[in-house]
Amino acid sequence: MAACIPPGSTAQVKAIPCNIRKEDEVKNLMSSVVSEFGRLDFLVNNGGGQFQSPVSMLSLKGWNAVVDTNLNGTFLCLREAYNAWMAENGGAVVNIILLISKGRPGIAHSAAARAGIDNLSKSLAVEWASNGIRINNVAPGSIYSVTAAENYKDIGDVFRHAIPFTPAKRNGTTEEVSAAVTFLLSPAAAFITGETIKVDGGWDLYQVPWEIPEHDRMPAYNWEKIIEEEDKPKAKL
Ligand SMILES: CCC/C=C/C(=O)SCCNC(=O)CCNC(=O)[C@H](O)C(C)(C)COP(=O)([O-])OP(=O)([O-])OC[C@H]1O[C@@H](n2cnc3c(N)ncnc32)[C@H](O)[C@@H]1OP(=O)([O-])[O-]
Ligand SMILES: NC(=O)C1=CN([C@@H]2O[C@H](COP(=O)(O)OP(=O)(O)OC[C@H]3O[C@@H](n4cnc5c(N)ncnc54)[C@H](OP(=O)(O)O)[C@@H]3O)[C@@H](O)[C@H]2O)C=CC1
Repeated sequence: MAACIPPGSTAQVKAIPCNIRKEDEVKNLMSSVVSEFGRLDFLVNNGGGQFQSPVSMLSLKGWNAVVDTNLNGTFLCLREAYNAWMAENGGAVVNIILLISKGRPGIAHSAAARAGIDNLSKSLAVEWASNGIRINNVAPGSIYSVTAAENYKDIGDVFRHAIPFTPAKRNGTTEEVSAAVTFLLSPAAAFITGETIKVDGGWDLYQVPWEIPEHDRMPAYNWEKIIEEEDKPKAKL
């Protein structure tokens, strides 16, 4: 990032290691920003992720790891940014979530955690309005990056797989997500709070990429058949 700063700019980049699952590290991150830079105007909760697994195969430990990272980590960052600076001085927050309007079979743990963030944002948009804090979400579709692809390399090319489900017929770019984040943080979004912007090339309006095997396990409601079954003589011991 430092290499992207144009010559002559006063912008600075400083990396402070922080595991957002660890309360003391999150407290340290927010207080260090305020002591180092004198303010904390914006928070982008971008850290997160998941592994693919059907729910039936998920261990509690795996479920907890994903909920802890995505939902609890976001909660800790929000609360500590509020306590360290934003309660007194206001600010703008963007949480990165997932497309969740149709559920997310295959990554249901992460979708449940992100739905929690979506709802948390709505609560805080009201709870923290009088502190001058706006809070919104960005829900990316399939966005290719080398680091994201690295996480999924063992299960095939999920980013190529997503293209037929995306009306734009391509993956999004990280810059296209950043553009939405920057807009929401900027004064141009001064009257927007508690909202989610999808950056998905139309994916959410289209199909769910989950194949349902042919089956006859959901028969139609049939009252007569139920009565017939109930009228049959019951076995006697
Ligand atoms: C179309 C594309 C859409 C893309 C969307 C994106 O988000 S792109 C973003 C791309 N970037 C990312 O998605 C970031 C990915 N990574 C992460 O964010 C974290 O690694 C994590 C939150 C998934 C897990 O947190 P952690 O690593 O600290 O976890 P831990 O070490 O504490 O393990 C706890 C338990 O979790 C389980 N388990 C863990 N991994 C797997 C697995 N691969 N497989 C199966 N299971 C797995 C396992 O049960 C394990 O217990 P065990 O069996 O070891 O006793
Ligand atoms: N790419 C996509 O298609 C989509 C991405 N998203 C979401 O966008 C966000 C960015 O993902 P993306 O850039 O694509 O993928 P990356 O895997 O490159 O980024 C994930 C980031 O989360 C950080 N992270 C994970 N766990 C923690 C933790 N406990 N504490 C601090 N940081 C953590 C990682 O840090 P480190 O590198 O140090 O491990 C990494 O920088 C994620 O929340 C992701 O789920 C949502 C929908 C689609």
